[in-house]
Amino acid sequence: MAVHAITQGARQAKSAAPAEMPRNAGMPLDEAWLSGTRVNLSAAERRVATLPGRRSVKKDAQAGWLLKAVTCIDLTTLSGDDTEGRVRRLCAKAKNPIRPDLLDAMGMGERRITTGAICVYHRFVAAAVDALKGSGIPVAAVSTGFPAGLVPHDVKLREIEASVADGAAEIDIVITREHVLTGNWQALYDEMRDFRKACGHAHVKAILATGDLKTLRNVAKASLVCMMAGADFIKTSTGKEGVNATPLVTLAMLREIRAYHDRTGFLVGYKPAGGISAAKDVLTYQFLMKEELGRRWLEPDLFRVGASSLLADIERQLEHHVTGRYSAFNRHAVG
Ligand SMILES: O=C[C@H](O)COP(=O)(O)O
Repeated sequence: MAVHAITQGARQAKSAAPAEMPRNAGMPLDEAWLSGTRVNLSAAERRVATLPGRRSVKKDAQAGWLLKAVTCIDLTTLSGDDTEGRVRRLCAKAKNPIRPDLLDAMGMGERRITTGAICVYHRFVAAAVDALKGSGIPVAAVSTGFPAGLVPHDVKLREIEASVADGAAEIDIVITREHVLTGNWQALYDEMRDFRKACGHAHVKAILATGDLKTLRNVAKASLVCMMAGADFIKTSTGKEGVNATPLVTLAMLREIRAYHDRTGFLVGYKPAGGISAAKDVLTYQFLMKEELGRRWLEPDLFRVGASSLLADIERQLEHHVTGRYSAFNRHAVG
């Protein structure tokens, strides 16, 4: 097995990554920029439709991309029946996401591969922080009345503060969809500004719930407003909308990240989430990141995938790569 290709794949963007990246400081709401924001739907659809035919990676290179993807997963559990025990098991998986024998066979046994983060409700933040002590894996908390975001504004701010106090290093907020649907960009900007301030040193991911926003133009504008208000990441979905992450919505959001970077110099991260459970799907998102934004955006500080079951399929694909056989999903249940 060409270990070199795998390690190269897994590290591919590392060399380009600067040691320290300034956080997006935001900027005043720019209404003129917003009103000029458009999405050419048919061009976007064509661009996304041609991707699978044009882009594919095989064998060692694919294994490298998939290992890289593992380091970008926000390993998530967001169910009403979550328990501390389930969260602790998930944390154990985050620390050792791929079976050691598979990593050894790929020449990656010496590398410390972990997921990008764990993502849980506030109630489990303290337990997750405790379970991940010493691992360097951050805990992300969904917040602000996730998933609908319809609790009072001051309650949202208190929720953020409580999760940060419990040790969350990342906060995934949900925006008020009504602000987008009524074109009240000032209200969206103000709420996002408050969220960012309440997060303090914790990084904030703005969940747009794109499946609720009706048009790609709304998605593009909401992306821009959240970045202007200081979002560190923009994220597609809670996983609870009828339609969650898609390549089309991704393209619209990545184009706004690019425009924002061109104009301000700030690098904002991207997190597709919801319904991403197949290894081939995460490759599509990685290809889009690389083609639209460049290799720097393949690193976990700028790319995360919110997923509760993706890891199981990646581990299965890697097992097939190593052994030539597929195992049953129930052998990878936690992922
Ligand atoms: O933010 C992450 C999502 O809630 C995960 O969604 P999923 O369970 O469909 O993978």
